[in-house]
Amino acid sequence: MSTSAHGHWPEGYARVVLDSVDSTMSEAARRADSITKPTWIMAKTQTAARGRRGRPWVVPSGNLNATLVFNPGATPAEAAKRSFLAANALYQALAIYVPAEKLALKWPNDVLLSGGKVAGILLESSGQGPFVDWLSVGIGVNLRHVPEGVTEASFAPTSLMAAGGWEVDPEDFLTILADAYATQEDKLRHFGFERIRDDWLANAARLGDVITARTGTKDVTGIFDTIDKDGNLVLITGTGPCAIAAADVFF
Ligand SMILES: O=C(O)CCCC[C@@H]1SC[C@@H]2NC(=O)N[C@@H]21
Repeated sequence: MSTSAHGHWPEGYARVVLDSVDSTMSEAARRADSITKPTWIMAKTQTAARGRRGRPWVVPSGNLNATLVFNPGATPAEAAKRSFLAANALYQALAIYVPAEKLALKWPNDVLLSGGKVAGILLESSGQGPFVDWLSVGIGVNLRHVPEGVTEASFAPTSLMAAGGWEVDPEDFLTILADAYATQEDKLRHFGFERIRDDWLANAARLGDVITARTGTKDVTGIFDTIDKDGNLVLITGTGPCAIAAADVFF
């Protein structure tokens, strides 16, 4: 166990810190079959980082790049719920450095700070059978720098520093995040997804407001009512409730 200014490294989790790698997601995939415990892989820089929907992820130095790889013993649908655990953990970790009122969780898996995107989460998994063989939870946090050249125009990126937070060492932040994430896994095990969902909803951006979800094929606009037991976004539209499994959300 190691300590940092805040938090301690969680028991049962391993940590690997690399200077540079193509992507911590790729490194996780390469190591997945040989790990003996859930492992956080952090890299100071990435040369080919990826975001959701095949977008590139821009990585200025001083930001956090990390992937947790483990076998969740879960179906793909259960494994996918880990994005909400990661978002809750990120919220708690960031709230140490900025007032919590400035933070909000945007479905499905972004963290907003003063309305800008401060962190993103990317899930990848592998497996042919009913259960995934491994799951990777990739997390990028703009600690020090706002990435340039980001084209996802609806939520301009921001950083902890730009929004008035403290300067944070990425390794210290990872310790806090890993500890918060381990607590989320404990909550899932003891209380089920219902409790994770409640925590996520308590900090959700624009709950009760009219929002638009852009799926691959259409835009759905409605009142953001809740997320359901599977993590789907539920919008109340003119024709009734509509559950959406995958989309980009616009306010
Ligand atoms: O599109 C998003 O919002 C998700 C971004 C996820 C970026 C992180 S950085 C660490 C890990 N390695 C990658 O290549 N991507 C994820």
